[in-house]
Amino acid sequence: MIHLQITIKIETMDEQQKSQRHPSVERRLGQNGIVQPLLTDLYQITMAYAYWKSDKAEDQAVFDLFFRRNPFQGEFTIFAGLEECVKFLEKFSYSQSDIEYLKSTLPSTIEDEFYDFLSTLSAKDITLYAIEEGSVVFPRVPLLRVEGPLIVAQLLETTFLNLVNYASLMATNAARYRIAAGELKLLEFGLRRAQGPDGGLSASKYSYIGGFDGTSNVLAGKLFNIPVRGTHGHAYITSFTGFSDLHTKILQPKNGGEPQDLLELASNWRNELVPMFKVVSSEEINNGELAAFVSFAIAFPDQFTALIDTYDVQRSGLPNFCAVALAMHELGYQPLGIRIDSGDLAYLSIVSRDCFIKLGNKYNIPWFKELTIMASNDINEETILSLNEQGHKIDCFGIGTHLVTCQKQPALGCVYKLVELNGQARMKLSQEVNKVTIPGKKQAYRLYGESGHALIDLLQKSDEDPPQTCRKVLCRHPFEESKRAFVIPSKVEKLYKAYWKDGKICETLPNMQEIRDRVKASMKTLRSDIKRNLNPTPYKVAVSDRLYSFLHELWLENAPIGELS
Ligand SMILES: Nc1ncnc2c1ncn2[C@@H]1O[C@H](COP(=O)(O)OP(=O)(O)OP(=O)(O)O)[C@@H](O)[C@H]1O
Ligand SMILES: O=P(O)(O)OC[C@H]1O[C@H](OP(=O)(O)OP(=O)(O)O)[C@H](O)[C@@H]1O
Ligand SMILES: O=C(O)c1cccnc1
Ligand SMILES: [Mg+2]
Repeated sequence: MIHLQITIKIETMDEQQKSQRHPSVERRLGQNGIVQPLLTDLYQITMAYAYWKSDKAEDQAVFDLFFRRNPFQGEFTIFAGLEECVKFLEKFSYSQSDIEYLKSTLPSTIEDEFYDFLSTLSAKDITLYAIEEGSVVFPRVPLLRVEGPLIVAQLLETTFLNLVNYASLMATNAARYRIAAGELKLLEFGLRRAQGPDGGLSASKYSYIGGFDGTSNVLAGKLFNIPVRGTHGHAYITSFTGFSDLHTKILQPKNGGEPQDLLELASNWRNELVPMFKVVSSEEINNGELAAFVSFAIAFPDQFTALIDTYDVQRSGLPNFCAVALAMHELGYQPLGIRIDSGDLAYLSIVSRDCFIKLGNKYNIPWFKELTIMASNDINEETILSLNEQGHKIDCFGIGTHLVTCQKQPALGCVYKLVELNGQARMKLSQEVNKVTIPGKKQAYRLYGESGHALIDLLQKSDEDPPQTCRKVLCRHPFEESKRAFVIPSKVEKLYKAYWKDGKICETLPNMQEIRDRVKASMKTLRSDIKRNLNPTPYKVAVSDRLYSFLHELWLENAPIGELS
């Protein structure tokens, strides 16, 4: 049922994308159809009623959306999902059928006037401040600050958290794989293992933002304009058992001329190559696999990539691929490379590269030496780091399960807390110091050092003067009195911009490519010890002296004094 709904909504969205008439077409690109006001927890709506009943409809609230700990035992996070939050505000309203559903579901004691109130509700009185999407962010610094009527701001909580948590987790995961892989190509292959259809689409979108180069997910390619890439599966290879399964063997040379029997050419090459491989005779090599390669090469003469691990990489896949690749070369074509999906990926990539170099030299075919070697098979961040340590010749990783399910940490813990109501700061206390919220409306600044690296994020009360370049600023740990430092910033970046105000988007929303570039640029501002995989250095987040005093005074005011007896 849900799947059907998603399909219909996405198609509707696609029609909007194509339309040239609507001025907001560009902004709507990629809008997820299931994001709507009822995509929330019931308690938001019951709270809304209770707020309304107790005359709090006009109260002015400030909520902060933030997380307390970086994911994946890391010390950084990439903020993503903002565009979806802004688009959600743009279309926030309860439809007649939403209201009817709520009437049939909520207790019958709820007054009808509340439903009238809900049906007129919109986000026009909300102001949304946010850090730029794609920025590197840190614990306790709010990613979003939501200001406006308490009821509406409250009703946004679950949806905003849903939109930010997975998007940011996924983008962060992808950025970590990017660090591990350096300049090598990264393809996302996770749709089959993703958390349902919407999880799959989000995974493709945010892994691209985080630094992947492409996806196998065709719908994501269409909706988000992500490059789609792919090879073939083992089923294609095993669907051929021998030469007799091959009905088309003929391929016309690239530059014209008589069509040639590709199977015959490849078989001749295979006979010639046998002494170079770990095989006794060409009879030992799998003929079904050769037939499959020949047929795939005929189907895609300019994009031929072969999956070579179905039977045995060294005794079958590699010799068969080289035979077809050399036959293709004879006809003027240039295959792309191979994919290895099992076994020791470091070793097999080295064996394959050695073989390509040998053949490239022997037959004087320079591109042969640079054929792409793609590796897949349950790869995660640690596998890549380990492969790097061992040495390998892989050019491209195809990564599915571990990437899209964020197996190392399946959720980011963003929370949404009320920090001010009607101009008065609010504070949620906790036994755990780490969970105490920093009260009041705040501004956030990033202070940079001379080298261009980010030094510290500083939270201030919103009415404080901003820190200035080349002026000493006292930065305090929010909870540990003795931890303080003077910082003389070379550059000060104000982190919040207003994205939504007076019922309108008031900041140009960057496209996916721009967000992706932002991730890259933002990651560059982080010192490498903060980004390393093992025991990274924590990045500092501080409060101003005034905010420190304010926070601790309010804490003392609110914390009950216990009595020992
Ligand atoms: N050189 C390597 N260093 C570290 N990890 C590796 C290396 N080569 C492969 N791996 C990883 O080791 C795991 C091997 O998986 P597994 O034990 O299922 O073997 P397999 O090669 O898939 O076997 P099968 O042929 O039965 O499919 C994969 O997660 C893969 O990414
Ligand atoms: O391993 P992942 O990181 O999830 O990457 C994608 C995997 O999906 C495909 O095969 P699938 O796992 O469906 O079958 P196989 O392992 O039996 O080939 C592909 O061959 C990869 O192995
Ligand atoms: O194109 C591929 O090689 C691919 C796509 C999805 C999953 N595994 C592999
Ligand atoms: Mg697999």
